[in-house]
Amino acid sequence: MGYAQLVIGPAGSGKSTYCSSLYQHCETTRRTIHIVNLDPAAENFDYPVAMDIRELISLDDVMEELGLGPNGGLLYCMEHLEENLDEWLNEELENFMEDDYLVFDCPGQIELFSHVPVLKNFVEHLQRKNFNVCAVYLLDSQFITDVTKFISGCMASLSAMVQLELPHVNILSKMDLVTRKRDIEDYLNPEPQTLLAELNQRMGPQFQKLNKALIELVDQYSMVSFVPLDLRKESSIQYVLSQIDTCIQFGEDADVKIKDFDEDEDED
Ligand SMILES: Nc1nc2c(ncn2[C@@H]2O[C@H](COP(=O)(O)OP(=O)(O)OP(=O)(O)O)[C@@H](O)[C@H]2O)c(=O)[nH]1
Ligand SMILES: [Mg+2]
Repeated sequence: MGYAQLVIGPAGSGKSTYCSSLYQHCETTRRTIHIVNLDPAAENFDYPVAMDIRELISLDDVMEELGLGPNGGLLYCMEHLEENLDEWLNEELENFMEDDYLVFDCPGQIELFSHVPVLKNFVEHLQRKNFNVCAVYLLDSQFITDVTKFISGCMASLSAMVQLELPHVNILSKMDLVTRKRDIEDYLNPEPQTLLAELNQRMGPQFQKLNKALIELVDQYSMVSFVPLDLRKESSIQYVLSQIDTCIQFGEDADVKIKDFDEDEDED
């Protein structure tokens, strides 16, 4: 059984930085993880790249040869990846051990997890290869300073959630930039009723029904829960990682072994 994080979220939300901090954290704690670059447009990396989509296809070539712009070019690259799952991905995965832990640094184009089935098929492929996969959705804390932005962030995350059908951890990134912690705390674990009241206050009276439906939706999908991430603090990275590990049942086998051992001892 392998383990995988699919790191997704809007452009610039901090995915690659998160991957590199996670890598450093795991080095310090003597844990092995492998970071995979799935962004054909990425150029510089702060982490050792264990596997790289750019070895399969280059965005520059695609844009030049097919006359596509950067976003169309990216979608083309990802569709090319989809077509080469059996060949390229299988071959690359052979470089890893059965219980390795992979972290996929994805591109930020929101189309990838709302419009096209590329990532869904990618995930299903990993699952067929016996990987436990978790979606890690990063949202920039700078963008949820009021209730309307918060709801729109939730909707984007929700669209990824229903598309990918994976265990899902929402992360509020760049907490070091938050100067007024109280503004954010209101949104880490907010009361649906409080959100609704705020939303009604912000929007005209004709939206009250819609607001109610939106908040109910967000509440029913248990979306209203974000884990704050402050990359300056090892404890914060550790906490986020432990939440994700729980989702993909990483380390549970080890726990079971310890338990079995204890029980044996009791019997003796
Ligand atoms: N202060 C601060 N800046 C951050 C943090 N994480 C990322 N950034 C900055 O935000 C910008 C975008 O970060 P990236 O990690 O490249 O974001 P990304 O989600 O990988 O972006 P794309 O791959 O283009 O979608 C960079 O300038 C980072 O230095 C953080 O935790 N704190
Ligand atoms: Mg990136």
